[in-house]
Amino acid sequence: MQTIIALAPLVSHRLCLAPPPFPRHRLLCRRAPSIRLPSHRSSTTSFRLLSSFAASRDSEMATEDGQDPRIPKIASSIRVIPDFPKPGIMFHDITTLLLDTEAFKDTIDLFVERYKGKGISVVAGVEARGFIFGPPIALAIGAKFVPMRKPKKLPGKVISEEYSLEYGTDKIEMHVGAVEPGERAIIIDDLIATGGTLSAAVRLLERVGVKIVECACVIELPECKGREKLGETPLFILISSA
Ligand SMILES: O=P(O)(O)OC[C@H]1O[C@H](OP(=O)(O)OP(=O)(O)O)[C@H](O)[C@@H]1O
Ligand SMILES: Nc1ncnc2[nH]cnc12
Repeated sequence: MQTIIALAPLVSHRLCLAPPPFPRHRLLCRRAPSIRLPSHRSSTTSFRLLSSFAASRDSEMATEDGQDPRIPKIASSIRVIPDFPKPGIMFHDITTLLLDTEAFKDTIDLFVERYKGKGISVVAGVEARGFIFGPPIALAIGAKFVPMRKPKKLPGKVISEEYSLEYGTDKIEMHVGAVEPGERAIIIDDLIATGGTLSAAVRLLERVGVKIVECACVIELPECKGREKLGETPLFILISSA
């Protein structure tokens, strides 16, 4: 069961978005996230963010009250930009987290603490933002990093997996031989929305006999119901943005 711990909102107002005036090519979750942004980071408005730790199915908590003190700081370092890349989309921008050395380190540490010593030999990162969080986690837990790329980027022989977008399809690819059957993997990305990307990554690795221990993201947009698309594969997130 997912555990969500609401932080005291700094502001109460929420944005209500009108339905999109045009079809979307890519389902980016349209919602009113709520995080109050430090004024130097926000060009627009205030939001509220719900934070949770260990929102995986086993609801493991970092501290007795379930709230790791690092989480609120990480949450407040993430910027939410309305209407990017299209009107109505609340874009969760992790580049501001990367500028905050403490928040970035804490983010990596939280994942490392969870996965170190768990017999994981593969950290698979999904292009592009999984390439930011995956490698430092892989190095710290002594696993290899396997990039899961957008089509036609990898030079060697690839195995690919297609996934549906609201309109059309997309694909991710991995080099043949990057992993061996029987290896244990985690899959890292910055954010899960509809779950299309992560579920394709799961299928790709499972096709070559890899055991997916868990998918891990910094942010979940629960209203997009990506968790449902992952089925039985566990999902661990640091922040649930609602
Ligand atoms: O759960 P989903 O609905 O599949 O959405 C989540 C994916 O969307 C974003 O990447 P995007 O596809 O925008 O690519 P980018 O990181 O290359 O910009 C994000 O980094 C995830 O990979
Ligand atoms: N709202 C969002 N913000 C950032 N990345 C996304 N990927 C899908 N939806 C997203």
